[in-house]
Amino acid sequence: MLRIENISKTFNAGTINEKKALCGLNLHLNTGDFVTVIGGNGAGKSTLMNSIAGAFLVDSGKIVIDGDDITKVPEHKRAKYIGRVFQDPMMGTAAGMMIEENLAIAARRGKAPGLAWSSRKSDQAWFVDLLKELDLGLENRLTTKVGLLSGGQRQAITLLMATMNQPKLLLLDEHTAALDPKTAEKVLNLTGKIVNKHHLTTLMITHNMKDALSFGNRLIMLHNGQIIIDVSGKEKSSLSIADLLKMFEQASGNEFANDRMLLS
Ligand SMILES: Nc1ncnc2c1ncn2[C@@H]1O[C@H](COP(=O)(O)OP(=O)(O)OP(=O)(O)O)[C@@H](O)[C@H]1O
Repeated sequence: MLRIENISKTFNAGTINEKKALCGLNLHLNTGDFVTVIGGNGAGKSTLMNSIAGAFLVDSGKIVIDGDDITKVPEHKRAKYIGRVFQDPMMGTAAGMMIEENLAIAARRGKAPGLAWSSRKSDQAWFVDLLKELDLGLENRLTTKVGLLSGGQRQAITLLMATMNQPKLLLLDEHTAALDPKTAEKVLNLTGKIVNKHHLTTLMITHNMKDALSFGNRLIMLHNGQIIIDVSGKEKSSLSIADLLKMFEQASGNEFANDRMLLS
């Protein structure tokens, strides 16, 4: 489904600030893979997602989604393949617009221009069904401005917007990290529910090792711009956080030194 072959990305090449963020990284995902992505600060996790989403072009290597080589395709054209949710709940939605307006825009993403959203009353029933599944009481608030919602409610709406057209690939970039623990858990459980329902191929960055182990069928760990751990299926489900730390130390030759992950 997703084939990433030997991609490299260096920021500020040739300057004193040169940083090799991705170094010949390879990753192949099968359709329906739900992969959690962990790694210390600066390991290259967000750069990997930005490379896939097309925020910038990689220096070398190839990115293929469902047989289409998207390595040089601009970001806005990759949107038809990719749904993305960022850490900041303010980023994925338009605060000044109503819930239904936000959903209507997402519904038309990547499609040819058609009728104005206001004339598509039939979509409203679909939106109500989608909102009901969130179980946050938002199905009766279609005309509420998104800016009035809590961070968790907003992130849940962003998740709906990113998944309602069932993208070929869902990218979640620490999408619950800015929420309080209880809300984060709720949004994470919703994520699992939506991903499983639609069998979405998903990459989810998290700093929480427990979540990385309990969600998804596969886990990768990045270090210095490369994947150093890649476990799936039974091997993944039988791992503990201590096992993961030991694997990291063996694979990298380093002690694990990332307070944020260890505390999670
Ligand atoms: N736009 C950029 N310009 C310059 N350097 C960058 C840029 N984006 C990332 N980097 C550098 O590339 C390296 C990898 O960064 P990246 O954000 O991918 O790490 P990460 O694994 O997501 O880390 P974190 O968990 O801290 O978010 C870091 O050293 C970072 O400073």
